[in-house]
Amino acid sequence: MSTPVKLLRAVPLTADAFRPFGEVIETDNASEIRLINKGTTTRFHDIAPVDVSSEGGRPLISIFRGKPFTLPVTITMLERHPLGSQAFVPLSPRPYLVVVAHDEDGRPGAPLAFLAADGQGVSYARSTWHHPLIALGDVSDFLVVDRGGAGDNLQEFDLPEPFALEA
Ligand SMILES: NC(=O)N[C@@H](O)C(=O)O
Ligand code: NI
Repeated sequence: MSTPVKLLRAVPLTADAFRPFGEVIETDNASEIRLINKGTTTRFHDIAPVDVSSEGGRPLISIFRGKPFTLPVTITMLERHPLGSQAFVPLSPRPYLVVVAHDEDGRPGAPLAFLAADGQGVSYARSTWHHPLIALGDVSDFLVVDRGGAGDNLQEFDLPEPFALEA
Protein backbone atom coordinates (compact mmCIF):
# COMPACT_ATOMS: atom_id res chain seq x y z
CA MET A 1 0.00 0.00 0.00
CA SER A 2 1.48 3.38 -0.98
CA THR A 3 2.23 5.81 1.84
CA PRO A 4 -0.06 8.89 1.83
CA VAL A 5 1.47 12.14 0.62
CA LYS A 6 2.19 14.43 3.57
CA LEU A 7 -0.12 17.43 3.89
CA LEU A 8 1.43 20.90 4.04
CA ARG A 9 -1.14 23.47 5.16
CA ALA A 10 -0.47 27.17 4.74
CA VAL A 11 -0.89 29.59 7.61
CA PRO A 12 -1.46 33.35 7.29
CA LEU A 13 1.73 35.22 6.41
CA THR A 14 3.05 37.45 9.20
CA ALA A 15 6.30 39.41 9.45
CA ASP A 16 7.25 37.68 12.69
CA ALA A 17 6.70 34.16 11.42
CA PHE A 18 8.52 34.90 8.14
CA ARG A 19 11.48 36.75 9.72
CA PRO A 20 13.88 33.73 9.69
CA PHE A 21 13.40 33.59 5.90
CA GLY A 22 13.35 37.29 4.97
CA GLU A 23 10.87 40.14 5.15
CA VAL A 24 7.16 40.61 4.50
CA ILE A 25 6.73 43.64 2.26
CA GLU A 26 3.83 45.60 3.74
CA THR A 27 3.41 49.06 5.20
CA ASP A 28 3.25 47.72 8.77
CA ASN A 29 6.79 46.35 8.34
CA ALA A 30 8.52 49.62 7.47
CA SER A 31 11.59 50.58 9.49
CA GLU A 32 10.40 54.19 9.46
CA ILE A 33 7.44 56.18 8.17
CA ARG A 34 8.30 59.50 6.56
CA LEU A 35 6.02 62.25 5.28
CA ILE A 36 7.65 63.49 2.06
CA ASN A 37 6.90 65.59 -1.02
CA LYS A 38 5.50 68.47 1.06
CA GLY A 39 3.21 66.12 2.92
CA THR A 40 1.57 64.68 -0.18
CA THR A 41 3.27 61.29 0.09
CA THR A 42 3.98 58.87 2.92
CA ARG A 43 7.20 56.85 2.56
CA PHE A 44 7.17 53.48 4.26
CA HIS A 45 10.92 53.34 4.42
CA ASP A 46 13.39 50.44 4.29
CA ILE A 47 11.07 47.45 4.47
CA ALA A 48 13.55 44.98 3.02
CA PRO A 49 17.17 45.03 1.84
CA VAL A 50 18.12 44.30 -1.75
CA ASP A 51 21.10 42.01 -1.23
CA VAL A 52 22.43 41.43 -4.77
CA SER A 53 26.00 42.79 -4.91
CA SER A 54 27.71 39.47 -4.19
CA GLU A 55 30.26 38.57 -6.92
CA GLY A 56 29.55 41.78 -8.84
CA GLY A 57 25.79 41.32 -9.09
CA ARG A 58 23.39 44.10 -9.98
CA PRO A 59 19.73 44.64 -9.03
CA LEU A 60 17.05 43.69 -11.55
CA ILE A 61 13.41 44.72 -11.62
CA SER A 62 11.26 42.24 -13.56
CA ILE A 63 7.61 41.25 -13.79
CA PHE A 64 6.68 37.59 -13.34
CA ARG A 65 3.30 36.57 -14.80
CA GLY A 66 2.34 33.45 -12.88
CA LYS A 67 -0.21 30.91 -14.09
CA PRO A 68 -2.53 29.80 -11.26
CA PHE A 69 -1.86 26.50 -9.56
CA THR A 70 -4.68 24.11 -8.67
CA LEU A 71 -4.87 23.04 -5.03
CA PRO A 72 -3.51 20.87 -3.61
CA VAL A 73 -0.16 21.82 -5.11
CA THR A 74 2.32 18.97 -5.17
CA ILE A 75 5.61 20.26 -3.77
CA THR A 76 8.53 18.13 -4.94
CA MET A 77 11.43 20.60 -4.88
CA LEU A 78 12.77 23.76 -3.34
CA GLU A 79 15.39 26.20 -4.60
CA ARG A 80 17.60 28.96 -3.30
CA HIS A 81 19.69 31.82 -4.64
CA PRO A 82 23.11 31.78 -2.96
CA LEU A 83 24.18 35.10 -4.46
CA GLY A 84 21.20 37.30 -3.82
CA SER A 85 17.85 38.07 -2.23
CA GLN A 86 14.63 37.81 -4.25
CA ALA A 87 11.54 39.91 -3.62
CA PHE A 88 8.00 39.40 -4.96
CA VAL A 89 5.38 42.16 -4.77
CA PRO A 90 1.94 41.23 -6.12
CA LEU A 91 0.55 43.52 -8.81
CA SER A 92 -2.68 41.53 -8.98
CA PRO A 93 -5.22 41.69 -6.13
CA ARG A 94 -5.27 38.08 -5.05
CA PRO A 95 -3.61 35.73 -2.55
CA TYR A 96 -0.68 33.47 -3.37
CA LEU A 97 1.30 30.80 -1.59
CA VAL A 98 4.82 30.96 -0.19
CA VAL A 99 6.80 27.86 0.77
CA VAL A 100 10.11 28.11 2.59
CA ALA A 101 12.40 25.90 4.67
CA HIS A 102 15.28 26.29 7.07
CA ASP A 103 18.66 25.14 5.83
CA GLU A 104 19.98 21.95 7.41
CA ASP A 105 23.60 21.34 6.41
CA GLY A 106 23.05 22.50 2.85
CA ARG A 107 19.67 20.82 2.42
CA PRO A 108 16.19 22.19 3.11
CA GLY A 109 14.51 21.05 6.31
CA ALA A 110 10.76 20.50 6.63
CA PRO A 111 8.87 22.98 4.42
CA LEU A 112 6.63 25.67 5.90
CA ALA A 113 3.82 27.29 3.93
CA PHE A 114 2.26 30.73 4.19
CA LEU A 115 -0.76 32.30 2.50
CA ALA A 116 0.06 35.85 1.39
CA ALA A 117 -2.99 38.08 1.15
CA ASP A 118 -4.07 41.73 0.91
CA GLY A 119 -1.14 42.72 -1.26
CA GLN A 120 1.56 41.35 1.03
CA GLY A 121 4.94 40.93 -0.70
CA VAL A 122 7.87 38.79 0.39
CA SER A 123 11.60 39.17 0.14
CA TYR A 124 13.54 35.91 0.44
CA ALA A 125 16.87 36.55 2.10
CA ARG A 126 19.93 35.37 0.19
CA SER A 127 20.25 31.56 0.28
CA THR A 128 16.76 31.03 1.72
CA TRP A 129 15.16 27.81 0.55
CA HIS A 130 11.85 28.54 -1.17
CA HIS A 131 9.51 27.17 -3.79
CA PRO A 132 9.20 29.03 -7.11
CA LEU A 133 6.22 31.35 -7.46
CA ILE A 134 2.85 29.79 -6.67
CA ALA A 135 0.04 31.98 -7.98
CA LEU A 136 -3.58 31.19 -7.16
CA GLY A 137 -6.99 31.92 -8.66
CA ASP A 138 -6.00 33.55 -11.95
CA VAL A 139 -2.97 34.63 -13.93
CA SER A 140 -1.15 36.99 -11.55
CA ASP A 141 1.59 39.56 -12.08
CA PHE A 142 4.36 40.19 -9.56
CA LEU A 143 7.07 42.81 -9.47
CA VAL A 144 10.30 40.94 -8.76
CA VAL A 145 13.54 42.45 -7.50
CA ASP A 146 16.50 40.07 -7.60
CA ARG A 147 20.09 39.69 -8.79
CA GLY A 148 21.49 39.89 -12.28
CA GLY A 149 25.03 39.10 -13.26
CA ALA A 150 27.54 36.28 -13.59
CA GLY A 151 27.74 33.34 -11.25
CA ASP A 152 25.47 30.44 -10.43
CA ASN A 153 22.60 31.95 -8.47
CA LEU A 154 20.24 28.97 -8.52
CA GLN A 155 20.51 25.85 -6.40
CA GLU A 156 17.62 23.37 -6.69
CA PHE A 157 16.89 20.47 -4.35
CA ASP A 158 14.52 17.56 -4.99
CA LEU A 159 12.69 16.73 -1.77
CA PRO A 160 12.96 13.12 -0.55
CA GLU A 161 9.15 12.98 -0.45
CA PRO A 162 6.41 15.15 -1.99
CA PHE A 163 4.00 17.32 -0.02
CA ALA A 164 0.41 18.20 -0.85
CA LEU A 165 0.13 21.94 -0.27
CA GLU A 166 -3.23 23.32 0.77
CA ALA A 167 -4.08 26.98 1.32
N1 LIG B 1 13.64 31.26 -11.81
C1 LIG B 1 13.18 32.36 -11.31
O1 LIG B 1 13.64 33.44 -11.65
N2 LIG B 1 12.15 32.28 -10.41
C2 LIG B 1 12.34 31.61 -9.16
O2 LIG B 1 13.58 32.03 -8.61
C3 LIG B 1 11.23 31.89 -8.21
O3 LIG B 1 11.49 31.97 -6.99
O4 LIG B 1 10.08 32.01 -8.70
NI1 NI C 1 13.50 31.98 -6.54
